Amino acid sequence: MGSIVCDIVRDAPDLELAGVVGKDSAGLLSDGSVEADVVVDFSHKAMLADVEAFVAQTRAALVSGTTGYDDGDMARLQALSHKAAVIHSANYSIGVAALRHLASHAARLLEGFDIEIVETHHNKKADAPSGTAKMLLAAVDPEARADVVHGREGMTGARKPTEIGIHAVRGGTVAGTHTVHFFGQEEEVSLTHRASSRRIFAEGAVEAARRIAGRPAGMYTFDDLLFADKEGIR
Ligand SMILES: NC(=O)C1=CN([C@@H]2O[C@H](COP(=O)(O)OP(=O)(O)OC[C@H]3O[C@@H](n4cnc5c(N)ncnc54)[C@H](OP(=O)(O)O)[C@@H]3O)[C@@H](O)[C@H]2O)C=CC1
Ligand SMILES: O=C(O)C1=N[C@H](C(=O)O)C[C@H](O)C1
Repeated sequence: MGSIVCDIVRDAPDLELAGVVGKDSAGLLSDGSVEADVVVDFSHKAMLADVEAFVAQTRAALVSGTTGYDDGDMARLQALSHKAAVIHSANYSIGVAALRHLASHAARLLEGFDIEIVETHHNKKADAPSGTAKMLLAAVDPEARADVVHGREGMTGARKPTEIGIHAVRGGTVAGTHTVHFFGQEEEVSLTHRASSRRIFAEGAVEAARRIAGRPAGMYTFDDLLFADKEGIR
């Protein structure tokens, strides 16, 4: 993802690539050799401390796309947002931004339907389930009432109506497919987003960088930046 973001920034006349940091060059973040208005982070939770320190020190805005964060990591981003403008989204495609709203709406309309979320990704993906699957879970179960089930090995007895299943499939070069199934009595509604390339995520993150640059400290959402002109969405 980092390389694709760099390619997009290099080709954009309105943007300048201030520096590139990987696992072996994280020190660049603390030695003052990078000056930036915005940091775009697609890395690993192991990099969070370095990113956090850089943003806290420089007050650069942060566009974070890294997944696999736990509640403690998210709380650290929240705290960081008191010092700088921060956005974290598990998915920077406009299609998934829309899917989140559609799934939330469907869950409210299809009360009593069994919900299962299936995500499919390439064989190099390091975390499971995907951050997007977790985001879709929050959209269909905002009060976190469901019993979340990851796979059903060893299960005895029928599926409980209170369950939501989340299933991760890995293979090949799949850029990212997410389906939210709603199963009713003799009918099914399923909502699918299929990414044909990873570039869509990078394009979305760069657009988020453009829109968050120069904003006051605070926690922003992709909806805030993307759908600000769409009434009733946020
Ligand atoms: N929000 C979104 O829209 C999207 C989010 N993602 C998320 O972005 C993150 C990166 O994905 P992707 O680019 O495919 O991953 P890669 O494995 O290709 O790249 C990971 C990057 O993180 C760096 N890194 C730093 N510390 C570690 C560590 N301890 N272990 C592994 N890597 C480390 C690597 O550095 P080095 O180069 O030095 O090895 C590398 O630059 C993932 O969390 C993924 O889920 C992915 C796509 C879209
Ligand atoms: O690792 C990936 O590739 C992706 N990760 C994100 C996630 O975990 O949801 C977004 C996208 O699906 C691609």
